[in-house]
Amino acid sequence: MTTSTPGQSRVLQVAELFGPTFQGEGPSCGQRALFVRLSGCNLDCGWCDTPYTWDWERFSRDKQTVDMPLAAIASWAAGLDTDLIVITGGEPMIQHRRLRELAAELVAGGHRVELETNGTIAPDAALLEVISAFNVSPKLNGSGIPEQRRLRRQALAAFRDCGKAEFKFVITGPADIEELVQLQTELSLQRVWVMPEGTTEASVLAGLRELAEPALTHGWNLTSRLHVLLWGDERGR
Ligand SMILES: Nc1nc2[nH]cc(C(=O)O)c2c(=O)[nH]1
Ligand code: SF4
Ligand SMILES: [Mg+2]
Repeated sequence: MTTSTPGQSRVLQVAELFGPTFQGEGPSCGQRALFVRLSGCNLDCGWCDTPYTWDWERFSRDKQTVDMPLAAIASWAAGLDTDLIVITGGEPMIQHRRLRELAAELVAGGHRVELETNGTIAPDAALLEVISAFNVSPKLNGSGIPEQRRLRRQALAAFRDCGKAEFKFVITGPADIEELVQLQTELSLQRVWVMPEGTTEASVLAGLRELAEPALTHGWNLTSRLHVLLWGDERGR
């Protein structure tokens, strides 16, 4: 039993809703999708391309964040005739309980839900049940974050063992590649994707060309950033 009023207190902090567009990254790259971008993050990566979801020194929290009832998100999605919904951020897992309620409501509406996460917070059983795929993107040293904040071994192991996760690493240079080789061995990670950092067509293409051979050598998949190739740094794409 819950004492909360359905539809009133079930509110998420949302940065933006957008789509239809294409999932631009990872295993579902190219699939038509809607995006729910939640606000707030527990990290502060140097190359973050969505600082307006968490950096309240550079952006106004009041202007960038809306408290949105999950019923309103679900009815927005229901009107758009798109199978796949991607929940991203920021870090969506910091709103874990409401996130699970939102995902359940979207699934009840006939959608498939993918979650983009930095892998620092482990999913509970109810979330594992309802999410169809986790795109887990642990941060490497190139993010500028100390290792003890960005790599949570227990959470990463929980994702690894759930059977629904693929791991997507943003690579900024050779040191990130070296770190990933070691991390993959240490944690026995399967289904690894590497992706260039960058918010311009030129930087994404250059990064892809640099990553192609190392990816083939180490047995990794390579993903583009399709939305950046199509639309650059445009927001809501
Ligand atoms: N089209 C598109 N695909 C994406 N895949 C992951 C995204 C993200 O910001 O997490 C993203 C995004 O921002 N846009
Ligand atoms: S974890 Fe993601 S949203 Fe958070 S700071 Fe890093 S890149 Fe940005
Ligand atoms: Mg993005």
